[in-house]
Amino acid sequence: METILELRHVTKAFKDFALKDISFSLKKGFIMGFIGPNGAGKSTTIRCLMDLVHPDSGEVLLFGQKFTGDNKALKQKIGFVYDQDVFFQELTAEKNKQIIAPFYEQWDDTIFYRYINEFQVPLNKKMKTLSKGTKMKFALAVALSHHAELIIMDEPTSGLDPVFRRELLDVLFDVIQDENKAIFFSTHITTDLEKIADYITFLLDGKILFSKEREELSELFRIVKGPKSLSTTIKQADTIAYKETSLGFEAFMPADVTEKLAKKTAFHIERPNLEEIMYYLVKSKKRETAY
Ligand SMILES: Nc1ncnc2c1ncn2[C@@H]1O[C@H](COP(=O)(O)OP(=O)(O)OP(=O)(O)O)[C@@H](O)[C@H]1O
Repeated sequence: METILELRHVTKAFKDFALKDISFSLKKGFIMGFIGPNGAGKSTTIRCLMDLVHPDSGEVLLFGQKFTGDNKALKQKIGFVYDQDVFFQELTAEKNKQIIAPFYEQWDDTIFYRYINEFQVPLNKKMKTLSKGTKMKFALAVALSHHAELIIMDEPTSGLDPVFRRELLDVLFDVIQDENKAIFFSTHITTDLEKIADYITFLLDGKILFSKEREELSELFRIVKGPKSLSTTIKQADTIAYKETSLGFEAFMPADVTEKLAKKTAFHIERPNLEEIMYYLVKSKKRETAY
């Protein structure tokens, strides 16, 4: 399968923050979720992807091409949902659409109005009067209405109620049935990713800790629980994060280390979900370690 999006050793330094050696890629036909705590650098990475922020070094390739001075043709193929208001607030949603549509050679009104009806966006109202969630729905309808091959979204599900979030995931799932497309989006809602993401990329302090298949991730880590009497054994092992609770301890560990320990002692072992993986890696003393 063809690579549709790739970052190679991208760095970008601001006064108090830097993206450090960011490399990952996404192939056609797949959905990648981009996660990390507040301030990890997700929006900055997405801005590098869209040529809104220029990396200090490294390369961004979309559809195998680097950005040039004129990126119009490249951007035709991308449906982009921003994390902030980009529409004309004093104009109605319909008027906004009339202004945006001509920029896209493959704009498709039939698809647009289908999504607008499905998402129940009132087109006759001024943008500034729409709720945050409704604005997001409008932005999604726009991004999905010009036959984009790559959909890039910065926290598209923030501000959406759980019912619509689920509907959106269904829409994304339908979109990805076309194997020529790919979807990349950042989110804090890890359960959404557990439903639809093929790959998860995790950013912490401007560094990639992992970019892996979701299935593969569930094989990497374990949570080990036990009474205080067993804590010495665990502390001596290669834990990623460790905490004591009122009942005993909880340790977050590489799965292979856990397997060896379990042969000697009967610990309670669990597979962490994505939220737990994120929590323990952020809490870890080894925050720099990539997996
Ligand atoms: N233009 C800029 N100049 C200086 N610093 C910036 C600039 N843009 C972003 N930053 C800083 O980069 C850091 C990462 O911000 P970014 O918005 O990329 O994080 P994020 O992972 O998207 O966070 P969140 O989940 O809260 O949206 C922050 O500390 C932010 O203040």
